[in-house]
Amino acid sequence: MHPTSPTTRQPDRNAPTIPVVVLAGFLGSGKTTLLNHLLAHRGGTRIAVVVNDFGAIEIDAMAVAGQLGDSMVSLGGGCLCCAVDGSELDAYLEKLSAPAHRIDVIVIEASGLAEPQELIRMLMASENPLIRYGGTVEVVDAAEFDATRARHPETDRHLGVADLVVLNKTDRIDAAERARIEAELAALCAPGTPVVAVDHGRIDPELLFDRRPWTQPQGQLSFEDLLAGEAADDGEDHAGHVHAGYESVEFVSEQAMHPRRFIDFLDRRPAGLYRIKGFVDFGVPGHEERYEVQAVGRFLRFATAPWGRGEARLTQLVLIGSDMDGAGLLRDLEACREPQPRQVSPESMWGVLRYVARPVPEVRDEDAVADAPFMEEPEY
Ligand SMILES: Nc1nc2c(ncn2[C@@H]2O[C@H](COP(=O)(O)OP(=O)(O)OP(=O)(O)O)[C@@H](O)[C@H]2O)c(=O)[nH]1
Repeated sequence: MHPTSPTTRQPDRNAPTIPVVVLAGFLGSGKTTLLNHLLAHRGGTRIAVVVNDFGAIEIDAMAVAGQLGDSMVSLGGGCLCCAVDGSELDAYLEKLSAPAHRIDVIVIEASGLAEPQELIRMLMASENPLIRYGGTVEVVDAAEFDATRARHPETDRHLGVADLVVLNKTDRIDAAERARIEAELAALCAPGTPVVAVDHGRIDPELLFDRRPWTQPQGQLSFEDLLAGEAADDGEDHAGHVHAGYESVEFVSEQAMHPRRFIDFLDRRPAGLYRIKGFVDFGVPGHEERYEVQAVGRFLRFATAPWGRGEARLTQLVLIGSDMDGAGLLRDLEACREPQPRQVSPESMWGVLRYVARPVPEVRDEDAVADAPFMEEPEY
């Protein structure tokens, strides 16, 4: 099972793919609350949501219903990962990813009882060329942390596959308890997994996807537009808690980046660096394309595309995090620059190609690429 077997997919290499983010977490941890927060602060981003209702209770569906218009697909009648097989999920994703919907990101809220690994496998096995797996976010109830782990030991395994952990309900614990839980999470999660502590799911949407600016729609406003407008007017987008505590730095270089040094930089990125996005120019013979980089927590993915006509071949990155040494990160990135990329051996690209979402025709040994893992440890 591999998502990018060269024989099964020949997507349009210029078409952007839609990231599919898995939102996991135990029952009542705050997934729906976080989802509603994302929807209310999405700016002009078009989010599709697959809500995975458990049992007969349509609480999640009702909680988000009005905000999604007809782009919501509610998978009633059971656990997504257990009761819905891969082909059924694919059918939903195909519907949501149809270009006519102009969806920017798809979020799947996994049932609190679901195994996120199963869902991740399904997404990575999907042959839909319009989507790509965009990482897994695990929501943790800070107040119920010990009790949940005691009753449901599988929680530890879920933490192990998360790319980003949201420690929610921090309003219900004190600072000492928070420090203790953060230390335990550091031991349970894969090394380098960022933990974002919040209450009521108020994370910065930019941690999960690129937010489009809100633009005034033409003509009659839909219910969805009105809600988005209200969210934009409430001031939270620009001040207050949404961005509080986060900082971002930008890196621009006219010089190409050395692939090995750049991958070393990414491998060593600190846990406080939650999100990296942008374009990279390696300029290595056979690999002159534009490499889009997306990192959400420890999830990392590159996608290649030709440079636009007249587009400057620059490396442009935005790094978002908290408690990070922005100046130090910029210095480290500067050290990745390579003045003579034409002299760099194409083999230096292997570390990058491990994370390329689509087959790269220039690579001679395609099998080696197809067998390479597309996520950092652990593999699924
Ligand atoms: N005090 C407090 N309550 C919260 C917070 N986040 C969510 N809640 C409440 O916790 C309850 C559960 O939140 P949900 O968002 O429905 O949780 P969920 O993970 O979607 O739950 P399931 O769908 O059952 O898996 C709701 O009553 C929320 O209002 C928080 O940060 N602090």
